[in-house]
Amino acid sequence: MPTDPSTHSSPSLRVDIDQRLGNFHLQVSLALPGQGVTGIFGTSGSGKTSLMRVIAGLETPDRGHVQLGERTLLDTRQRLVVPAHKRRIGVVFQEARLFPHYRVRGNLTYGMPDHAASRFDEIVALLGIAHLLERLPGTLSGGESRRVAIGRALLSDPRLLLMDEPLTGLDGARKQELLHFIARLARQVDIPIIYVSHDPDEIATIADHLVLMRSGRMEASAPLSHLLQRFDLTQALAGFDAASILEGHVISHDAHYQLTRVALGDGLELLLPGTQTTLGSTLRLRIHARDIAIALAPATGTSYRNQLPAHIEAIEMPAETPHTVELRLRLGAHRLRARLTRLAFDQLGLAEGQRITALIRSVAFTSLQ
Ligand SMILES: Nc1ncnc2c1ncn2[C@@H]1O[C@H](COP(=O)(O)OP(=O)(O)OP(=O)(O)O)[C@@H](O)[C@H]1O
Repeated sequence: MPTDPSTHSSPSLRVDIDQRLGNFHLQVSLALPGQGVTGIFGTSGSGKTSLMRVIAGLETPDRGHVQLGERTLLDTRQRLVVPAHKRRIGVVFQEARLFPHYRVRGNLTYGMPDHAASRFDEIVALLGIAHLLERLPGTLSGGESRRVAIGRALLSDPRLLLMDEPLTGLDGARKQELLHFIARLARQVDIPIIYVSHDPDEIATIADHLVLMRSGRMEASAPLSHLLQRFDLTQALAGFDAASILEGHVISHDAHYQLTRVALGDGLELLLPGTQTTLGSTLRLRIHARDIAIALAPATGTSYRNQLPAHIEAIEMPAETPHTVELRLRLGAHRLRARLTRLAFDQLGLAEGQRITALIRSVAFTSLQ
């Protein structure tokens, strides 16, 4: 489970800025974790890129303060503006923006400080671009160019990596490959990543923490799994389709039935479609509210392979869908959303605080990482 920013030992990013861009007013105050991936999500025009540009130092706001760890990057009151190239922030935008006349090797080493040279081979291997080193950017595919751009950003020895829609324009398979790569990278390199996207699937796969932007303001900022449980954000996060994110450890694989068993902690276990994940590793799972059923007691003679003891933490009757009821269930340290018909809710006589059994079909889980 992602932790709160204030509990991190590594540096966190603090931003408090005010900027007018024509009729648009960007006014954001937030503190982000110093590790893992923070997703920035919001509709088109909500200010995601403008915020990235201020953090990167490509734009100076009318008023504000930006601090990365102990280092102040911007303080308009003190007239302090650290230029972009001195911020130690790696930037990967939609277009790879490689230097066309430098080979891949030259692009990677451009701006690389001497002390980062020892990481060259490691990062090239991590990105799988060793065979591309002598090629010119014009000969690379979109995915290859993007990997080189990520490599260049990493080799600049950044303290923070900003990625603004880095997968735009890539086809489905390449997109998935690079997305999983970035998720692994975040764990391996221990550099916080801020990842801008308007794609809920990308955010669900990669983000630990989520910042929700709306009309130039921050609407919410919290661990992704927490925000997805908030009934008041159902509309803003509609693209996530009332899903919950769970993380657990793989404890066994059943080769015969092709199923994987995952421990959630507190003695809770799940059975889901088989994955290739190594035993002991963390698996991130998504489950939709509509795929969870409720029983008053453990049920026999059903095809549900997952029956978990839970209690009802909160109940919401959405005005826009009067035939449904949304429940937030508590299972040990985890929370799950469940959606029932109003009829089933009334007939079972459900109430807040009630102990129930959550029934979840194994096939309903999606493994995200
Ligand atoms: N230099 C500028 N002058 C005037 N308006 C601007 C300027 N830069 C950005 N804007 C406006 O600010 C708003 C936010 O733009 P921004 O690019 O930050 O949004 P976004 O959330 O990244 O959108 P998208 O998802 O479409 O990329 C938009 O309405 C945009 O037109």
